Amino acid sequence: MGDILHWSQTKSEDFLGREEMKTKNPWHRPWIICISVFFVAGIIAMVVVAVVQNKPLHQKYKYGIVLDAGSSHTSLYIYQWPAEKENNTGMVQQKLACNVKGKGISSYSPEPKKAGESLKECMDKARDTIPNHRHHETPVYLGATAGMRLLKMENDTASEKVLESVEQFLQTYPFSYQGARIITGQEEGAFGWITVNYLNDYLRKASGTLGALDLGGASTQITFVSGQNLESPDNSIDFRLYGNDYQLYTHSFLCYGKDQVLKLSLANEIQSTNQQLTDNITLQDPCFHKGYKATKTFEDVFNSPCVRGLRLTQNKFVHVGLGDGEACHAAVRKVFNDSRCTHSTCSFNGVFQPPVEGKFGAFSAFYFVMNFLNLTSYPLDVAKEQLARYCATPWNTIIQNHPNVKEKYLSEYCFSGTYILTLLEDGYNFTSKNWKDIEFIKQIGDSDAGWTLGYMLNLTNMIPAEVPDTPPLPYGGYVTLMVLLSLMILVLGLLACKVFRRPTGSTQKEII
Ligand SMILES: Nc1nc2c(ncn2[C@@H]2O[C@H](COP(=O)(O)OP(=O)(O)OP(=O)(O)O)[C@@H](O)[C@H]2O)c(=O)[nH]1
Ligand SMILES: [Ca+2]
Repeated sequence: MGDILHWSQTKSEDFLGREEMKTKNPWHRPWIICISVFFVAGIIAMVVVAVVQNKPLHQKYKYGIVLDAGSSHTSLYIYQWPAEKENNTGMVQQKLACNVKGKGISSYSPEPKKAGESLKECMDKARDTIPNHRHHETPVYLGATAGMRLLKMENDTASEKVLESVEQFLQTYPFSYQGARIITGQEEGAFGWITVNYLNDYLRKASGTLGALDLGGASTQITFVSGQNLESPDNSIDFRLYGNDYQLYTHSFLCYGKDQVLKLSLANEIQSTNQQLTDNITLQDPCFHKGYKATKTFEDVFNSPCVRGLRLTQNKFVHVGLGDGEACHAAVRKVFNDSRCTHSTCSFNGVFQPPVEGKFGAFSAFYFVMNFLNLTSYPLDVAKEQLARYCATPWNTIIQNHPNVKEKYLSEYCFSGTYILTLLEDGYNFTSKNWKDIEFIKQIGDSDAGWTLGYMLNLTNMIPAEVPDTPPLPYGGYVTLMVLLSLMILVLGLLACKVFRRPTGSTQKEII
């Protein structure tokens, strides 16, 4: 037994001796080399993964152009989105907004050729903004709204000529022209709703949506998801977006944009005056400031299919302001007809409308006017008091306080503010309780609230009915997994080296 112990002891001493000798120079130990190789390989693998994944991609964008040919003016919008993420929600953003100088295209009906030419400056800007190699694939859409609806009502041929002029002009550009048409009020309401919910990413989250309130110069739209039975098919639109079904209530009131309602209101006052409607009658208007005085023609008021009755032409009248908020509200109230409602509930003029539900985004002139009057954050009753005070301010004080505001807009804010409060409360039946659910918005992120984005998303099929397939792992998860895998391989490699390492020279002979 002594010999065996002695032998193994000698061997082990011998082994240890050599082993100790080796520790002085580790590179003689294969298992350390093995570990080092794995360690370096693991680090390189992780660095390569990190670099490859994080290498700044030269983002490739696609573009779309939509022209909003409104009654008062035309705006051009350029939208952009990452080329490889067309179907992801929330990826399309506004890159440029260009307000076309001059009035809306319907105002060119006497000289239709000028309608197309009026778009030149903004279209040139679009051509300079979008990279040349993208021009051929960039769709261009023009949608005309209430101003052209009214022109078509009055003179179909004239409206066709204006659209032809616009169409010919737009086709002189290197983009992918997709058409110019008059969109319906329903479309205008529904696409405005899509825009505000897309930009807020509510369509994908399906966690409740935002109603849309749009006030233009010639029409106004209300659109929201209603849980009620929608009694009139004309006011109901069904959408399936990102795997969710929406039943929308929508209505567009033609002639209830703020410019046309002003004509309606003035026509009512002119027709109710007991003065002979000859030249230079004086019209006392509570919706205009005390001290305001302007000579206008009846043509300015009666040159619209929205205004029935008198079709007086060049006769003049003197428009004088009284600055009386209460009387202004009473005057504006007259443009709403509450007499007949054949449905369970109506807004006004016999139009079906379920009770408003949820939160709303109010944009376009709702925003322009309420923001100017600084009424966007007050409860309803305080807003009314503030507005009455503003209307009672003398005209020369108003001008002194706002030297840089266009006089056309400045003179009408008392009327427009009164119309907005009356439309929302008496028309749509908002109350002081749910007033806080209305948010007056111009943009969401960097994109304007309005129908144009929703219109383009719909026509380019960028809002799929079903949720698009997404990679099994979000980007962060992917990188984490790669790092963990690399670490695991590293650890396994280290263990492998340790476990299978073979000591040199010291072959343990079988001890017999
Ligand atoms: N105060 C103010 N008013 C504006 C501004 N831009 C437009 N408006 C006025 O607000 C009203 C509505 O403007 P828009 O929403 O562009 O109306 P529109 O699209 O021309 O009209 P619709 O065809 O009925 O939609 C019009 O009376 C415009 O004159 C602005 O920047 N400030
Ligand atoms: Ca508009």
